[in-house]
Amino acid sequence: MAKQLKGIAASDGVAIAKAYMLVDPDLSFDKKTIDNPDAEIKRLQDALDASKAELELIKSKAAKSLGEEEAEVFEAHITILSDPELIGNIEDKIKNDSVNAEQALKDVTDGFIETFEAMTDNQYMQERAGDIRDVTKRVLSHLLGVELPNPALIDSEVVVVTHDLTPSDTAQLDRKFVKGFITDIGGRTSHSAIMSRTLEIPAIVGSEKATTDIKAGDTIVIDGMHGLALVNPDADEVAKYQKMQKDFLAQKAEWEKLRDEKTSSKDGVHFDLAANIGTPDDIKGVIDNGAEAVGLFRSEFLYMDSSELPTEDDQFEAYKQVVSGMNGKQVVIRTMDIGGDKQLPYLPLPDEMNPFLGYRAIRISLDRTDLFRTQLRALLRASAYGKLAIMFPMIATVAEFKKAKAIFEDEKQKMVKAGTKIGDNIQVGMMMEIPAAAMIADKLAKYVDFFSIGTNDLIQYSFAADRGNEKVSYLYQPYNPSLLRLIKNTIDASHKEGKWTGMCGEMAGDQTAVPILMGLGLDEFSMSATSVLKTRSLMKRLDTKEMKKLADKAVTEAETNDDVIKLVNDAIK
Ligand SMILES: C=C(OP(=O)(O)O)C(=O)O
Ligand SMILES: [Mg+2]
Repeated sequence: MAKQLKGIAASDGVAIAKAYMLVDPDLSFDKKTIDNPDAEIKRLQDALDASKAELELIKSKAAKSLGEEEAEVFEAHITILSDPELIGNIEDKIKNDSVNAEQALKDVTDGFIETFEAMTDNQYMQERAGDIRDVTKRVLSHLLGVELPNPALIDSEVVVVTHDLTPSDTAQLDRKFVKGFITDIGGRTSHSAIMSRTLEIPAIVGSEKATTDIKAGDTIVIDGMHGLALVNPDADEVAKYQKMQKDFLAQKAEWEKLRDEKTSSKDGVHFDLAANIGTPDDIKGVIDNGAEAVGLFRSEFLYMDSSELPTEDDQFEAYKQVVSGMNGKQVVIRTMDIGGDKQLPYLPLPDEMNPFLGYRAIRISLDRTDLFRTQLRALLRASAYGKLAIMFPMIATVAEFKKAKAIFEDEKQKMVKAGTKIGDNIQVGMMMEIPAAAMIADKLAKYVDFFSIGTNDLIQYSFAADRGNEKVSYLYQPYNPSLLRLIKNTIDASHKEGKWTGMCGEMAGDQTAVPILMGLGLDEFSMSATSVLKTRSLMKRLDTKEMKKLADKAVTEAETNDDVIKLVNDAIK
């Protein structure tokens, strides 16, 4: 039997392929005194040439598979490698100090990095510091004769094995070759897991020891449904998982038949089934999967994908593409939710002890109203092209919502006055993701047009358990009655005021949660596009009156998360 690794099931599907280790190698070295500087300079030149050749190759591959823009960063690296000042300084150091090329390279590049990083008000130079750091790593790897992982050069089917994947790493994976991935850290609602679902790559996160227990070239099975990986499976195991893969694809084909159907329960009650997106390009997946709306566009990805603050026009183009791409179906765009695990290289945030509890999301927008107003103007302009709704992330108090809404109204009035065309009825709502806000949902409901419950954060804040930390992932308890009560409170409060409530946290597509949420009267379910059709299929089988009874029991009788799982299993099987 093969060695098994257990982790958190992050994205459905089965993958069987060779392991690709996306792990930084050991680049440590000793400082040495040398007696032949010419030979040392020759070593340096060879390493520089090899690095350049490698970067040229990566650049052309990246341009083909990921696009010209993604490839630009490699061009910047090639330019650095040809910089006479930098190279001259390293050569001088070898000659004057009689040190090995590794040491000279490090001393000189450290100096540049330090100088550039000190220019805190010069975004361009700060980014160059990051580029020099990357280039130094590459040259060092050639000097030391060790291989750096180059994901852009992957040209056969692989399972990527890595400690963690940032959203931008994930975006660089070429779906043609990357069949699955497994990480050491992360939780089901960490952003790498969410991205893996959007990209439809079977994935396991938080396995704790993938990078230590797996070696390059091992054959890996990823069972994304159960969070299980097999290392070097035997023939029987491979056959078993090939069958599971076939069954999964057959099931998917069955669900696909529901693509053009409206979503309704067995007793004919309609629910809006929407999808979450991170970039305008994700709209294709939304339409292919038959979603009826976009329930969450995480606009911060627009900021994260850029090397500088996107201008009003850049943003307008992106929002317009999404709004018009949905052909009159509703699109809910959330204003920038930066902070926590989402950072912008060009907008350095203060170092904080608890970034998830710190300066983030609407807190930044209400402080940096210049950024907020730019975004609101871009949104208002895009509203003319379809049915746009806007929501604010991380609202904790009535005062915050009122302040944000007032700024929105101010920008709107200015546009109306200037004669700019905007949409007729732009709804303005808020994310419900902070327990304090969920407790006063009745007060907030008077001011909002809608709530969208962000369970990823609502759960982490309710249970005081970091959503990205696998060590506390047992506290990700979406069915716990405590959480269900906050959800019920929110839905009921909105309905009392004649407003609607959606959910855009991962729980909305969770097949155990869906029956309860239907019973609680949730109006809109927004999830990874790839979960839409299976959810439509499930809803079709369920009767809302029965689900209401189930939800009542879950909220009032159950004591634990497990109690509720049992209630659901008994009710729908
Ligand atoms: C949808 C949510 O927002 P994000 O995952 O981007 O924090 C949430 O918190 O549930
Ligand atoms: Mg959130």
